[in-house]
Amino acid sequence: MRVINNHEVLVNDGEHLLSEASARDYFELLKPRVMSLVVFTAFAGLMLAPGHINAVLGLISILCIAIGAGASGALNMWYDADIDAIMTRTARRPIPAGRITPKEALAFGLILSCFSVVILGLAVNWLSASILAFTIFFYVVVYTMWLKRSTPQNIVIGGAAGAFPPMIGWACVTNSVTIESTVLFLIIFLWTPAHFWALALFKMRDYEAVGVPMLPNVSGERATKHQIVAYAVSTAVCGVVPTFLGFASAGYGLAAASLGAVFICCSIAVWRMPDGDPKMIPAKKLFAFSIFYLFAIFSALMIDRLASMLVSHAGGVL
Ligand code: HEM
Ligand SMILES: CC(C)=CCC/C(C)=C/CC/C(C)=C/COP(=O)(O)OP(=O)(O)O
Repeated sequence: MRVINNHEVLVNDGEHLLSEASARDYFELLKPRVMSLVVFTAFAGLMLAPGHINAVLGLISILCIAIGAGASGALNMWYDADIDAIMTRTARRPIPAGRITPKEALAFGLILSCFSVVILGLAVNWLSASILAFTIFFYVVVYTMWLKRSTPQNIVIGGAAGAFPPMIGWACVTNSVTIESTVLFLIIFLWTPAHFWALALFKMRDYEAVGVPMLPNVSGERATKHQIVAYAVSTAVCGVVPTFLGFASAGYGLAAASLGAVFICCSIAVWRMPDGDPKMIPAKKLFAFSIFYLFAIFSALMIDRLASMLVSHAGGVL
């Protein structure tokens, strides 16, 4: 037996490695920080859906979506282990750092994927389970294994994977896909390019090193900045649509318009940033604000729904 990297033990035949990864290492495979906001949007979809879901089933729904999201993250890290080892931002992840073997990550991701889809289907409904399965497939196969390494529009198309969670949450309650849950999908779908391309601008050297065709690397900073502004404007417009469709109040519309205005201002600051700027502060600010924006929009939708329920309840009592 040999111990290498203080984590892996070569069994006597030397054929395969048994890593001694910790629970924390496996938890890190699930991309918990990213997926926390993903799951939050799924929770919002579940809360905003008309109708009622048993609290226990609601909890099971969110747990299954969280497990499915984490599983997709583990499978993404399994496939991207080669480029993650080279990019400074990802080199310390469990697989490139040698704490978990690729095979273990693959098995972990597949088992959790199957578990989350089957339990959601048995406990809640097969429509939401099917959308969950499709989302995992879309992120892992369509985005990670195909688009990410082949086209600068990778994250625009791949962004659909990140936009499905609120639609899954909505389907858990209503067993349907509606115009309203599609609007929630569209808000995230349109939001993704500004969110990621802000990061891609200041991580260009990383993506250059691994040959991943992100838009800044393929079409340059100026073209990317144009598209960031365009998608930020689209997101801001889409953010107020719930008010016009009648499933959010004018108060929400005002909040969404204000958030959208800041989002657009942040994107214009990136557009005004000189190409080749060494620090790229506006891009880092846009990336950070993009996360706050999405959290704030879905929080405002839930607060608005709660307020309208309280008002109608109070009206009923008086
Ligand atoms: C294809 C779509 C997306 C791409 C390409 C993308 C890309 C990224 C990347 C590269 C990071 C940095 C992660 C790290 O360094 O570990 C990141 C961070 C983050 N993303 Fe996205 N993202 C996408 C969609 C989403 C979605 C849909 C959400 C939530 C609904 C989201 C929420 C976050 C959050 C919260 C962080 C910060 C994580 C941290 O602080 O470490 N992303 N994103
Ligand atoms: C329910 C369910 C399955 C949800 C999935 C939601 C989803 C697809 C979120 C996208 C998360 C993300 C950071 C993508 C970037 O991958 P990347 O490979 O470009 O990022 P990396 O370089 O940091 O690994």
